Amino acid sequence: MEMEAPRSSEARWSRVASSLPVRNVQDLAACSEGLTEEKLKRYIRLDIQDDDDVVAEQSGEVPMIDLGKLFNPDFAEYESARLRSACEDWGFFQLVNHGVPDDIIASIRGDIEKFFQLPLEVKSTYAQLPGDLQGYGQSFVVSERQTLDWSDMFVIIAQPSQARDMRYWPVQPHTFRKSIEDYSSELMKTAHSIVTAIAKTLNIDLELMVDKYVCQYLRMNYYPPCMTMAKKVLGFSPHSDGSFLTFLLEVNSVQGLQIKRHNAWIPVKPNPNALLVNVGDFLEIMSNGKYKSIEHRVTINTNQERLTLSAFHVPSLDGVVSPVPGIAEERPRYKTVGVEEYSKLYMSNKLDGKRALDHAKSL
Ligand SMILES: O=C(O)CCC(=O)C(=O)O
Ligand SMILES: [Fe+2]
Repeated sequence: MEMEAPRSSEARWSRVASSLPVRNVQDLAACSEGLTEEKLKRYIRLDIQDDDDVVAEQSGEVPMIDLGKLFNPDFAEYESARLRSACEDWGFFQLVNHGVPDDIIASIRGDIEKFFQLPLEVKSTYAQLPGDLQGYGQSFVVSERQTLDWSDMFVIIAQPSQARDMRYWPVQPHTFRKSIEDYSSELMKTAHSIVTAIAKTLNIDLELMVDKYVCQYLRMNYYPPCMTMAKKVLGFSPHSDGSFLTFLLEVNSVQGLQIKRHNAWIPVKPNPNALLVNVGDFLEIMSNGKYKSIEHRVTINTNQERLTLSAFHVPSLDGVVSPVPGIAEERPRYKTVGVEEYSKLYMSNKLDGKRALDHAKSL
């Protein structure tokens, strides 16, 4: 059998998603002549003129799950019940005791901060994903609405290791490739543990899930402050993730993420010791709607930049995802979806909010 060419993954992704050219927002925000209304115009959201629908009181209430306890016979039953309720009721949880060593987290944090401080010309040289996929300062996953987002992103295909091409990884700062590689492979282990625990909470065979999180895309996100109109722009439009599971590292612990709950937005308080994990669309489909892929968005501060690293764990593009019989209801609420087809839909310019998931609903 022929071996897959190392770059096939990138090549294939460029068929799934093409990027729209966008202005680098960090550069725009740093503009020495100041931010005129004219320059900000395309980012201003008329739909968020007030924050009546934000419920700050609940910001500390996102469930916290201890990975160690899930595998400790003395606590496993209790902690599993909490995990199940977090996935059903919140779709998000703060994972502590997650096993990624502190020094590896510290290195990747430091390197991401240094990377975004590089001059634009230098960062642009790393915008080299093949085909239409561009990295830094060009949106990678671009629906039309994302071109309005007050943020920049840089994407790296990190796993599986045969699919990645490190030539596309930044080498500045010089420790960056190693930090990415270390973080990525440690996170695979964490993902494996949490998926094992999730399979148990759903009472399904782990085998059904082993191929659902094998690919990992890392996306560094940079949200510049916006002194004049922080409340009228969004760093990331409302969306649910087209992943199986997402792990978010809040690189500098500056608040910004809000999650939708009971029709209100709840700001999430960063926990420097945790990884924020959320259920993605594929896990919602697989669990037949029992576990929820929740909408979220990112708001902007007046004087602090926010840096994050999202790790999307997804099945390989040639796979399919189906609801597992017996979960939640007898009747399947979702159809079987092809991963490539779903990803194309998710990244198409016509989507808004959760509609990709709506397309997977059965009649
Ligand atoms: O940067 C954040 O806080 C969230 C990013 C996010 O939602 C995503 O990358 O899908
Ligand atoms: Fe997201």
